[in-house]
Amino acid sequence: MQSGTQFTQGLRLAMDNGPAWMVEAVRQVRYHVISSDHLFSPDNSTLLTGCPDAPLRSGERRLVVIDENVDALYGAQIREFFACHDIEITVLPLRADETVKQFDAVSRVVDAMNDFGIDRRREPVLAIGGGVLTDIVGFAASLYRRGTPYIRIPTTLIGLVDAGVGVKTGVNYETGKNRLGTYAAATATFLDRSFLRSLDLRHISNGLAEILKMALIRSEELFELLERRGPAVRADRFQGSTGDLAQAADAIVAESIHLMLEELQPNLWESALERCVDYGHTFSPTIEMHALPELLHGEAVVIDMALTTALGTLRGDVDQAQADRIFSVIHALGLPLWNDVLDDPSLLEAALRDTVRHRDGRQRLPLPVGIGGHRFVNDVTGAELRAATELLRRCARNVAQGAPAEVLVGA
Ligand SMILES: NC(=O)c1ccc[n+]([C@@H]2O[C@H](COP(=O)([O-])OP(=O)(O)OC[C@H]3O[C@@H](n4cnc5c(N)ncnc54)[C@H](O)[C@@H]3O)[C@@H](O)[C@H]2O)c1
Ligand SMILES: O=C(CO)[C@@H](O)[C@H](O)[C@H](O)[C@H](O)COP(=O)(O)O
Ligand SMILES: [Zn+2]
Repeated sequence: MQSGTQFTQGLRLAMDNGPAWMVEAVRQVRYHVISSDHLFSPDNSTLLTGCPDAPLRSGERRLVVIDENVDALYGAQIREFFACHDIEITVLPLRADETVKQFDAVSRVVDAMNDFGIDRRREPVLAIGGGVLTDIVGFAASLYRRGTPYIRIPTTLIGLVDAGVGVKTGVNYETGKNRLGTYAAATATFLDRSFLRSLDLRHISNGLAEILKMALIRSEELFELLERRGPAVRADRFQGSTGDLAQAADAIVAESIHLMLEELQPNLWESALERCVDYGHTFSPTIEMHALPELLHGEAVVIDMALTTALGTLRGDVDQAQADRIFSVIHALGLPLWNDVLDDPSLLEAALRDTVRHRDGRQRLPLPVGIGGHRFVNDVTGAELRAATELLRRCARNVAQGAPAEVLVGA
């Protein structure tokens, strides 16, 4: 036999220089995303029986980690719900905003799991809050005993349409956005839009940014729906106050989640790094962390999308009328087109370098093609970024003055 030659007998490899084995396995994963409004009404049984993989029976107990602001608003109702169903809960209220999305917060959840003496399989931790809270709890649960089940109940729009439906967990580390994290599916996510009634409009817009992301890269229909009904649905906080608003809110949320899950399911562990759902997330991680706490996550994402729309326009992939529509929808949804961090071209170039490290040596930059399409490029230069920034600067100024963006390339 030649040196290094191998043959397999199941696990065992026969090598000329000693025994060796190769292990190969595929991990099956299944999780549920279930909508039900007013989850904590005493007569709503969705949390108890709605998920076949996570039944909750009277006499059982649960650890509940809840965003402290959500606790202040809904804690009494939540405690009453569990008491009414004879479920004993231990509650950890946690401050959860981007500035404290750090490993310390994960430690606090781990401490609570340990003190609770959580059962490895049968006592999923309940995470109730926005994307920050669910990312922290998901991370802690994925670490404890190398994986303890958890359930998400998102209370923000970003949580409902994005952070609550994928498998990524994580916290920021130093200047790195979500630099520490794991892939860990929650057994179930329960979507209750009624939580959005207490969310301020800035955070509704913040969630609309991620919905707009899905529209720009995947669906012209969703974009048109946002264009026609987005501002009214935003003002109504997705509460469906009239039949028409309810229909629009239902369609926007359901379509956005559906498109997201269509993208995630075949590539759940991100073995392929060309991900169109990374649109808006090339420059934004650096922009968001640099501007922290000035910009919310979705605001940083939308500035990235505005910049890359300008880039797409310069490349001829997005025509000027399409760019005009995109910029005016961003504005109409209460989102920014510009932030002064863009004044520093070296920041964008640093962001691109970091993205290249994150995407295994290539830019793999999703760029819009028209409205609803995309392609990946690897050849964006610093000069091109500067030209796109100048184009965006002019358009953003026009839009801020109430005028059309007037995306005149070469003007
Ligand atoms: N895991 C993922 O796939 C994924 C996807 C998208 C975003 N994210 C992460 O999500 C985070 C952003 O999430 P977010 O926008 O939900 O922010 P957030 O969790 O900070 O919540 C926003 C604010 O709203 C408050 N709040 C929450 N629910 C409320 C309610 N119903 N009424 C009133 N106030 C309420 C919170 O206390 C907080 O102050 C970012 O860190 C981002 O990285 C993760
Ligand atoms: O922001 C997030 C996840 O934090 C999502 O909106 C988004 O779809 C993607 O997961 C992002 O592209 C982020 O990916 P990554 O930089 O955390 O690897
Ligand atoms: Zn995002």
